[in-house]
Amino acid sequence: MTKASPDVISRAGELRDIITEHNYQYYVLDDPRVPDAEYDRLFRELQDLETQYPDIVTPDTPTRRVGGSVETTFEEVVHRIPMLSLDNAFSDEELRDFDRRVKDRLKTGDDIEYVCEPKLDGLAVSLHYESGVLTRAATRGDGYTGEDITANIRTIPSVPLRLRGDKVPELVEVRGEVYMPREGFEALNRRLANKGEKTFVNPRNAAAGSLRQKKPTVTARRPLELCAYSVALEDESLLPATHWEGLQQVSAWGFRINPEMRRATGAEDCLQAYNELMGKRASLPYEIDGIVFKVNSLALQQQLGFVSRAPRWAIAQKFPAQEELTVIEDVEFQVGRTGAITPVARLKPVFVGGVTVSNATLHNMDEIRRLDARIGDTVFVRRAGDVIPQVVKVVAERRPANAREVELPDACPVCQSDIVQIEGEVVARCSGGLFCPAQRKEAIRHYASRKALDIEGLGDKWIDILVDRELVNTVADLYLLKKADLTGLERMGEKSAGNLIDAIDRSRKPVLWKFLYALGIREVGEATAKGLASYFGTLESISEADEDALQSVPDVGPIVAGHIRSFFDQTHNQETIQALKDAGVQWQAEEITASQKPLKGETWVLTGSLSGMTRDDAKSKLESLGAKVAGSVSGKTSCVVAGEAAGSKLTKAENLGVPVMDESAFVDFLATHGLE
Ligand SMILES: NC(=O)c1ccc[n+]([C@@H]2O[C@H](COP(=O)([O-])OP(=O)(O)OC[C@H]3O[C@@H](n4cnc5c(N)ncnc54)[C@H](O)[C@@H]3O)[C@@H](O)[C@H]2O)c1
Ligand SMILES: [Zn+2]
Repeated sequence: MTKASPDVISRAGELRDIITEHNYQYYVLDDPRVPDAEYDRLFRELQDLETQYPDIVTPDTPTRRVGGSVETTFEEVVHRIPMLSLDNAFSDEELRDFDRRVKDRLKTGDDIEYVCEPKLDGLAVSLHYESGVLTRAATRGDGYTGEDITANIRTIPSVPLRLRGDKVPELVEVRGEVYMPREGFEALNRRLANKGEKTFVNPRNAAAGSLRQKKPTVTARRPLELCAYSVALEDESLLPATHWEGLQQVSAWGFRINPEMRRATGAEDCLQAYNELMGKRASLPYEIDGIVFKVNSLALQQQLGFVSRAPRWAIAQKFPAQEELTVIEDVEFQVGRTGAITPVARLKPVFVGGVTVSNATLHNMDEIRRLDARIGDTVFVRRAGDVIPQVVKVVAERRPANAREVELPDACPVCQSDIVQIEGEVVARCSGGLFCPAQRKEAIRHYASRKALDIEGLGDKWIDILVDRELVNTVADLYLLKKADLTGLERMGEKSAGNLIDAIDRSRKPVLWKFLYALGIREVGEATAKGLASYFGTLESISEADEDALQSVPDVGPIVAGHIRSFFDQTHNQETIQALKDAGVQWQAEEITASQKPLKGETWVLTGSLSGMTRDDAKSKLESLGAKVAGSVSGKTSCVVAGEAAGSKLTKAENLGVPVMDESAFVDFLATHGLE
């Protein structure tokens, strides 16, 4: 046996200290300082040293103990049968080695039957039933002594408080994993983040933190579930012959068992089960970090026995880690199609969740402050399933002296317009909505939409083609398109090109509110646009109004006023509006100022169908003249416009002596007010 050098002895001592500290952070505080993958590497390094130099093993080495410990918050519970950990295999070869060791020990050449179970990423609990009634629940703790968490366990709906069936043995112990499904975990973290509280790094820590609460009422509000994975009976003669049958028994008593469990014979079959489960990993509603293989025969399990930390009859083969450590090398800002500015961390490339990751979203500035993430920081990156990679935690102890704070830039990285963050809003935005290339397609789509300028035929497909070919950069360019520009594009025929040009042409004379709405100013919907148009009368006065003046309009509060102001403050947006004017776009209510509204104070009613315009058109024209448009006729009605097939409203108007206009009279009336 080679003797350990002083270097080896000191490295082993250092590893023991580091691992012991990580155990404390992880098991007691539920707040790990390093991702599992890093922990596993340290653990493996120590294990390898101890295998190579058995004389350096100390009685308290963490490789020979179950990691957890017991907190004074809870009563202690001594486990009748120790709750051990599991050995790990990190490769196919290590799994084959395990299978070989099992066969050697059992002195058999026959293939062994295993039960393959997903390794749910939560925490182990032991549940005791006396005469079928749940009497005590405990955590694993250090494997020999756990914590009494009975009150908390009772709040989990999938834990049976009473076992089903009438032939339940007197004393039953069921073990299983308490875990938090993905969806519940994400919702919990969103809730905590909204309150500015610390979030959980992953579902495992969320489950552990939720279960080990002083107040069961807190646990009750956390979305926890239990899956059972083993059973022990005081009277062992009542046990079935195999672990698999034990699971069926547990299921019959009313426990949830994992539907992905299956049996496999021999190492190669196990490896196939590993690959199959791996393929399903991302689509499962909960997280698993590997697969557990257990010798199925309980007699063989007994023969194999235990070592200090884990049974010899089981092993966990790990899946690729979903969390790793890396460094934020820089933070850049991206502009979304609605102008939202998203900070993105440029990372030192790291292999995580099965791929190399070099970018991770930081969502927004609030999130950066909540994480206290700086450029140069070492961080946990998490990539679970198909979800985009995220920075979930900063390792504060590893912050270098020259770490830099992240600052929101003043100007949009794409179009240089001002970036604004309205007070009370989380998201910062580029204010060059009409101009910004990042927002181009969205701006055109909105402008042409049915409720805005209603340009028939200008759908997403066309917008993509026109923008990608740089035929249209801003909405103003639409009006410069010629039929010849379009024919020949993507099988566009003469006729449809002509139709599109005509539709664009027809949109040249919108009413003011529709035009205002079409500009796509944030939070300015139809109703707000109508309110602004009728209050101010002209686009000039709206674009010049200060935030106070804007807030005189019903439904316009400080946030909306802020968005309107920052929109019109952008020269780029003003230039685009000017370009629209130059291209011949004329918004109709421009000449009608508030004092000139001829129908102010009047209530009109529309009935029957008009042949030359839609009901909505007629309504907005009347509104632009100051009238209110009502749905029913009364003595106070000023005038009824009766189209084809007008019914009871017309009769009622006639009975009440309310003035009535037919369509042609109405069209003439509008024309006298400059409305076509
Ligand atoms: N990041 C850190 O600082 C840190 C610290 C300590 C431990 N850890 C992580 O914990 C692991 C070691 O932890 P461990 O000893 O708690 O256990 P383990 O996770 O390696 O394996 C044992 C546990 O697996 C769970 N399990 C899930 N499904 C199971 C099934 N079907 N059958 C049996 N058990 C099942 C049980 O909770 C059981 O206690 C390390 O690999 C590491 O990844 C991380
Ligand atoms: Zn921009």
